[in-house]
Amino acid sequence: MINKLKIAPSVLAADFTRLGEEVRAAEQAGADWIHFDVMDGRFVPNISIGVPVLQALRGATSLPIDVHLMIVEPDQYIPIFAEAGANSISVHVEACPHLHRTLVSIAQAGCRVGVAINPHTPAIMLQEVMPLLDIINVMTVDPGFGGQSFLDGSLSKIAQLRAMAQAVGRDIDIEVDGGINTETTPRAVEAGANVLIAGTTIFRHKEGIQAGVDALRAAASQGANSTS
Ligand SMILES: O=C(CO)[C@@H](O)[C@H](O)COP(=O)(O)O
Ligand SMILES: [Fe+2]
Repeated sequence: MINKLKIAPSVLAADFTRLGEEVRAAEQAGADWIHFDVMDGRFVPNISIGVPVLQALRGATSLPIDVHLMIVEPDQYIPIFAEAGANSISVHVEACPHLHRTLVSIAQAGCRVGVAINPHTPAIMLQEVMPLLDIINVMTVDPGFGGQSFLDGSLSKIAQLRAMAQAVGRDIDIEVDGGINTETTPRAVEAGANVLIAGTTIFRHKEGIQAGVDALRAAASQGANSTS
């Protein structure tokens, strides 16, 4: 694997009454990024957290914060999330009629450029923007909720996207998002993913956050061994 394996706990599953503590515990446990899910009740049938929470979190961690915008018409909010402390921003290909323009504006706002792709959307939809991308978020559940089951059909798409990235000579971080646990991780890594986004498996692990991060890292090395 060219890209370093990264673990990105999704704060959607954290205890919001103790968000700062939870994120600091994830950082101490060796997490690489913090994943921040923004839902608008329109693109997805749920409403989550937004700019003021991101600003608060920015003060609680020095880890990169990876913002996943599950919102319609994201363009107007890109500079606002960048200013609030996002290090990377992913918009949904399904929400962006002018995807190229939107991705350029993420780079202009000083963030790493990401695009998220729903389970039903084919990989080919990203072909023309591949040279602009730093991150692809492959949704491995239908977006909108934590705690769902991994969709196995995503595995072939991860492999396709890894091959498309290599074909344009880019070391794109390929994230998997939804239903990531010790059983799905080796298969996702084997298919070509290198960023494991996990909410439930980390923040709701019965032995605590450290145990959740350790379990995912151990599971990832099984997938990495089978690719080498
Ligand atoms: O974007 C999303 C859901 O739409 C994710 O980032 C979830 O937060 C992942 O949660 P788990 O499936 O790991 O509980
Ligand atoms: Fe997400």
